[in-house]
Amino acid sequence: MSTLSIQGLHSDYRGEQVLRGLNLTLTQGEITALLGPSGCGKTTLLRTIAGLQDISAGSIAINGKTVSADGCFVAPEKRSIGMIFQDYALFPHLTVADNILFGVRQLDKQSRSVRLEEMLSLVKLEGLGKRYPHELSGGQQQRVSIARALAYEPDLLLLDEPFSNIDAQVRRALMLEIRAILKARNVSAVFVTHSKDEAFAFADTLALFEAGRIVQHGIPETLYQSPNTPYVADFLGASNYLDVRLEAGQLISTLGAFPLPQDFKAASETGRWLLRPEQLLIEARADGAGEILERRFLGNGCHYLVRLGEQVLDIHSHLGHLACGSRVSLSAAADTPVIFA
Ligand SMILES: Nc1ncnc2c1ncn2[C@@H]1O[C@H](COP(=O)(O)OP(=O)(O)OP(=O)(O)O)[C@@H](O)[C@H]1O
Repeated sequence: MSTLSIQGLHSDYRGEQVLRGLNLTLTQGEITALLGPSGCGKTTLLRTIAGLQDISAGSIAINGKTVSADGCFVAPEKRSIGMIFQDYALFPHLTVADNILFGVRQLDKQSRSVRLEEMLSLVKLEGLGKRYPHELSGGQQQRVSIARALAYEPDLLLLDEPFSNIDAQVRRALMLEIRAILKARNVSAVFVTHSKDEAFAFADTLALFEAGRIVQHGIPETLYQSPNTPYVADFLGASNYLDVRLEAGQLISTLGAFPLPQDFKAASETGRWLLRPEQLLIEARADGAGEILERRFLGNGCHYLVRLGEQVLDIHSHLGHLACGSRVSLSAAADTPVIFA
């Protein structure tokens, strides 16, 4: 059974449509990252899942139980959802222990004490239960908010840019630590972020927003290597597009002619071939058709801007010695080409 199933979801602010027929399904234990430009509706989607924002059409089900639909609305506190926000949203006047136990006040004293120790140990804050939020670092405060959300044993966790206020130096380690906690407990999560690097590090799958809908949802490799549209391709990284002709089972481009895979289905006779910077291979050659315009050292290789005919291509290469102005030849593999009409 899926943990979260959203069908044809519409939501608006006073008639202004934000979500327009959105579909999204999460399997048990899946962590998905919602990605999309600012203002596209990521937070609005989290709020509709949590029951904090009305929907105008469609449905939301959590663990097979409909929580929002025409004529059906389950209150936020009955949805078995935990939420973690960018600003931690801890109660400043409560200790760490009281913050963590806030959602489980109905448990008896003994069970609460066991739950508290379990949560403090899970987020590595043993011995800090008596402190107040202002006596903790940002990373520690975010751990408390994770512990508070998990203490309640939710079926689904919603995280709204939880790492954006954390110092860059500890962000990655905290992110991996929290991911490990969610994985160990097999909690499903929807994670909003602006950063595709955070999404790659934290999530199992990515869900990319465009105009109030999810246009592609899948593992990061699929979205990066086989995007459905140039919009998805460009959102996930630098893209080069070469004009190509598709004729008699061949892909014909400025890089040469390549046999198309047997099962390749061409939508038209011409198209634009997507090539990521690392898919283009360069080689120093005095008679090469390309010219190096710019070189930037990246540590694990170099980034080059290369002029090829009328185009300027982004290329990532392990070759570090190619100087500006030198001639290069270019090649690429065309085993599974992505070609847009
Ligand atoms: N309370 C509100 N009243 C009216 N419009 C709103 C309200 N909250 C958000 N909006 C609008 O709804 C749209 C979606 O906002 P939302 O916060 O969901 O986007 P987002 O993708 O999370 O953005 P960001 O990445 O900048 O956080 C935006 O155009 C925003 O201006």
